[in-house]
Amino acid sequence: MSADPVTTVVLPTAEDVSRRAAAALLAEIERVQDEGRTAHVVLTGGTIGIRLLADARRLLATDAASLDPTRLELWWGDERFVPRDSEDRNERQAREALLDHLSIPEANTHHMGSSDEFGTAEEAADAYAALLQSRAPEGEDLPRFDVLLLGMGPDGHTASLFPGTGLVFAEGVTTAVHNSPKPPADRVSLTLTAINAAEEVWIAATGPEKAPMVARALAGAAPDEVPAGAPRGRRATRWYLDSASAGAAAPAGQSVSQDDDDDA
Ligand SMILES: O=C1O[C@H](COP(=O)(O)O)[C@@H](O)[C@H](O)[C@H]1O
Repeated sequence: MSADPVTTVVLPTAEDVSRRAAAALLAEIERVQDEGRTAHVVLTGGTIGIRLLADARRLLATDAASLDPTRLELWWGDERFVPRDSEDRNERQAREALLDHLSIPEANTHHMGSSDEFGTAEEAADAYAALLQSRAPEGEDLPRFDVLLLGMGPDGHTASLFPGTGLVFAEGVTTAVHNSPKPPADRVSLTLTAINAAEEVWIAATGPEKAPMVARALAGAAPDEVPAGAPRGRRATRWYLDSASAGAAAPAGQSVSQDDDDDA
């Protein structure tokens, strides 16, 4: 079955993007839980990825949103292979922004391995693949990810799949990453195969420095040149952009929203 077309949501500012994506994420978790299922969400690091978690925390403190933390499982799309308590850890940043403020059972929070837990990024990547499989339906490699969040670097990388490295073609569901052009050098990432198994993939990118790669991603650049252009969710792929990162993008034929309606 082919995925729906890519949807592009363009909002005035990065603050709007963060708030809109946070509200949409909480709404999707609630929808899944209302169906009687446990929601599986894949988190991302990066500026907007962490900011939207802080906005989700603020929304949950109001009556505007609610969720059942016991029926939520959290995963990561990529992680820095450094000590677990390092400020560089996507996990640590996510915990500080949101997770430490929810009563999510520790067994439902699936962090990628750190350098004090594993000798090499390869071992951490293999262990994460095994963990994913242990939570997957019988005979499958991955849980059903309801929403998988991604960011994009100014160089066009997403998760820790960097351009010009061939990592976007990595096999399996996880990969070790070395010599990352953006520090820290050693990382663990989901592969494109794992990313594209998600029901919905949402990519948030804001700021003028991202505009050139957003334009190339949306124009269908080669995956190894602009990895962020490659992900496709099974049901939906949605870009959240501010006007600065959208630049002249939002090409004809794509669904573009510039108003403030919640199209989640
Ligand atoms: O290193 C990383 O960078 C990307 C993008 O980060 P940003 O700060 O430019 O938004 C992020 O998506 C990824 O998770 C992270 O490990």
